[in-house]
Amino acid sequence: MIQIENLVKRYGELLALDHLNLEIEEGEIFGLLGPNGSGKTTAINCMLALLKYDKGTVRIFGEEMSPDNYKVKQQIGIVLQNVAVFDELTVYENIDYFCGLYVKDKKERKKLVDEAIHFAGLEEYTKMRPKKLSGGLLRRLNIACGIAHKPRLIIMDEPTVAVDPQSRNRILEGIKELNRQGSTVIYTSHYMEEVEQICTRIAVIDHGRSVAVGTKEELKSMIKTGETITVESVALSDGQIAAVGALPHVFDVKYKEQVLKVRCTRGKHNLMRILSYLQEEEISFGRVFSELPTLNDVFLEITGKELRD
Ligand SMILES: Nc1ncnc2c1ncn2[C@@H]1O[C@H](COP(=O)(O)OP(=O)(O)OP(=O)(O)O)[C@@H](O)[C@H]1O
Repeated sequence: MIQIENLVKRYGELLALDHLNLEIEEGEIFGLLGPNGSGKTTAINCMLALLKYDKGTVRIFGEEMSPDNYKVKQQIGIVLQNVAVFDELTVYENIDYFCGLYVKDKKERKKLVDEAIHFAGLEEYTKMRPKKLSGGLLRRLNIACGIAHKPRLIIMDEPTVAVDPQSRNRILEGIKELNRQGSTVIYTSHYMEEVEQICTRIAVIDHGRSVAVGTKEELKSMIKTGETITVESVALSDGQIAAVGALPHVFDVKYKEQVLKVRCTRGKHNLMRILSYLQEEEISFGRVFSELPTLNDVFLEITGKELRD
């Protein structure tokens, strides 16, 4: 449905997209996961021909994308980071206006606007003007305006930034529902939990490149980390830290402020082995837990840095 090949975008000296390649199928909720500044917004803007790029091609619905390809643009719903609504219109009028750009039939439009209001949970606010809405409600209005016409493709750029947890959940569940109703979704985020929760496939983005693509299971199976074991409130000497590092399956040990973090490859009894060592050495410790790999581990292993700042 969407093919992006060798996309290059420079802002002066800065290489924001570095031969980005992506292929997105109809029916997916496709996540672009990367830290702030990795190029997600630039990729979206280039994809939509809102921004000129230096090299590469973008094809959407089999057609080359260009600023005046209205046939393709009509089938896309866009929710960008900056809220773009009219202050002088009410919530209802805003959604009706944006929906009206695509749907001329009044009866059909009313149905779609009502559905979008319900989708965004804005029933109680339809007569209000945007200035009176809280940040979370304003973002929900922004989303309702972008999706009311039930587009074939929905592109959302970090729609949950600075949104309260209740609004965030509502937005995420809503996206899954839109996808069930037939829309393909491209979703950018630097929150790995969100991407894990809703995306069918994920591209991990770093420095304007796609460094890994797959389902969350596929991405996690690409890496060495099988589990990360954390031991809290533990006092260790350098020699003891080195001894933990030498245990079977252990490939990375971090020790900071009395917290020990041990990354192990897949294998049985990793936790038991570490605890036995601590007991043998008569070292006391607090809480202990083991975590399965996260998308942060994927990012860390591929790029050498954390997904979060
Ligand atoms: N208009 C611009 N002029 C110059 N540099 C820019 C411009 N827009 C973005 N950049 C730079 O390009 C890089 C990619 O930015 P981009 O906004 O695409 O990343 P992002 O992953 O969407 O991050 P964020 O989540 O912070 O928006 C960053 O280093 C950013 O500072």
